[in-house]
Amino acid sequence: MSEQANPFESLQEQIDDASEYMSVSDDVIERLKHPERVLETNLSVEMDDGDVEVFKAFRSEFNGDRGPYKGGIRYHPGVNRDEVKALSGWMVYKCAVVDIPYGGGKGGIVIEPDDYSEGELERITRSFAKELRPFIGVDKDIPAPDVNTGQREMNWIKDTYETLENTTEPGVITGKSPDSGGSAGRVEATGRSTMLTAREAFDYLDRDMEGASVAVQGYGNAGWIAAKLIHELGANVVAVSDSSGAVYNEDGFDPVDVKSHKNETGSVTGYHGADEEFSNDDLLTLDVDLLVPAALENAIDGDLAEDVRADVVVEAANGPLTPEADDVLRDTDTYVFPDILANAGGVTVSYFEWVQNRQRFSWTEERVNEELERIITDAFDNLVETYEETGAPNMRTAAYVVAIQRVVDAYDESGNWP
Ligand SMILES: NC(=O)C1=CN([C@@H]2O[C@H](COP(=O)(O)OP(=O)(O)OC[C@H]3O[C@@H](n4cnc5c(N)ncnc54)[C@H](OP(=O)(O)O)[C@@H]3O)[C@@H](O)[C@H]2O)C=CC1
Ligand SMILES: O=C(O)CCC(=O)C(=O)O
Repeated sequence: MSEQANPFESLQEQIDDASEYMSVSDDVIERLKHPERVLETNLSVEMDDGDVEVFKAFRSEFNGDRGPYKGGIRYHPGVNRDEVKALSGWMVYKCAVVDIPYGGGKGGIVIEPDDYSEGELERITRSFAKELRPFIGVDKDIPAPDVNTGQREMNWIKDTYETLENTTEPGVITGKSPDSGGSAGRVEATGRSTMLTAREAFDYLDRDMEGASVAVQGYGNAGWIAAKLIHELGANVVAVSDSSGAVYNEDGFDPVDVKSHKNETGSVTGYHGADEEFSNDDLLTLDVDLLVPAALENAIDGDLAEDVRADVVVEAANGPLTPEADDVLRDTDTYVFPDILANAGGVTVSYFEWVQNRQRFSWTEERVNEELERIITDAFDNLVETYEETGAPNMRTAAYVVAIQRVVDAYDESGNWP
């Protein structure tokens, strides 16, 4: 196993790769490779037993040329400064590739949330919201869910912000529950754009989705919904996994039934419909038509990529492939459809939520899904056109060419260059 890639260096390499297919000067590219600012804070929070525990937390605001900083908040023991910087940078280029009026941000707390009670998590979240208050705002920086956070945490942050500011401003955060101003379709949105990207990719490559074999790594918000919606297209979801391991059935699973099992037991392992159980690395190297990594960064490095046998990879997670893995897969003719398009449904429906909050008017789920489909399919068409016109080596580089150009144009038009 090679040393873990640093996700921030991966982001910078992805930007450099794209710059070779653009006429943008080196100093401009350099500016686009670094966050504008990073908040690092220590949260001192009283635990249920009366002791005080200290948690490190971050918020990176990477680039605001196209609009307010936007991006999720992650709770995970692996959160660190460089990871948050990378995730915030990926948000900039994601929002640009789907052409929604945001920059990029990301935050996180270094914590294993399973080790804490709901009351402790609420106090930790509200403490983070207090630290974030001077930075966030409906036109400044708008957080959202990411790994191990969801509607509950977003509702707490909204409430803390509104209390401190003595206002009602639900658009300060997205991914809330519907009763707190959340949008229909936000919970499903990341999995939905993953499905739409897979559908368009199969169409572009002249492959049949009906009966295609699919493996999905990670069975949280992004992974399980992607599995469900891809199954609804007629594909065969033969393997799924979570942090406990992977389950496999050659004839395919009903993703909803696997989810019920996970809700009951905490894991996909032990599922009654599985023929075999194996490791996550075994899942990632299955001979399938479509592989959907939907867990964390660096799932496939250069070494593991040598064993990947999927024909098409659609990234629901952020940064699941290292740049070395990209190089290997390009040489083996595996098509990789990148995170900054495939998982952009989450932030796109967050944008719809923010628009609805500002209008004080709710859209139907049907309208949300129609608008999302239009944005993702337009972005997909634009991506493959750029891939073909520029001769970029893969879809990721083509996506960065589209996105970087949009950020550069916004900055140029604001008259900021000397
Ligand atoms: N939520 C959103 O709206 C968006 C999420 N994303 C990205 O999608 C990815 C997943 O996020 P999300 O679904 O929200 O997070 P969740 O917390 O809902 O789910 C994460 C899933 O990944 C699994 N997992 C964690 N570590 C591993 C591992 N080493 N091997 C296999 N599975 C693992 C978890 O397992 P277990 O269940 O056992 O804990 C869980 O099933 C992240 O990269 C995130 O940044 C991107 C865009 C938007
Ligand atoms: O919904 C959002 O604003 C951001 C979601 C997110 O964190 C991501 O796309 O990685």
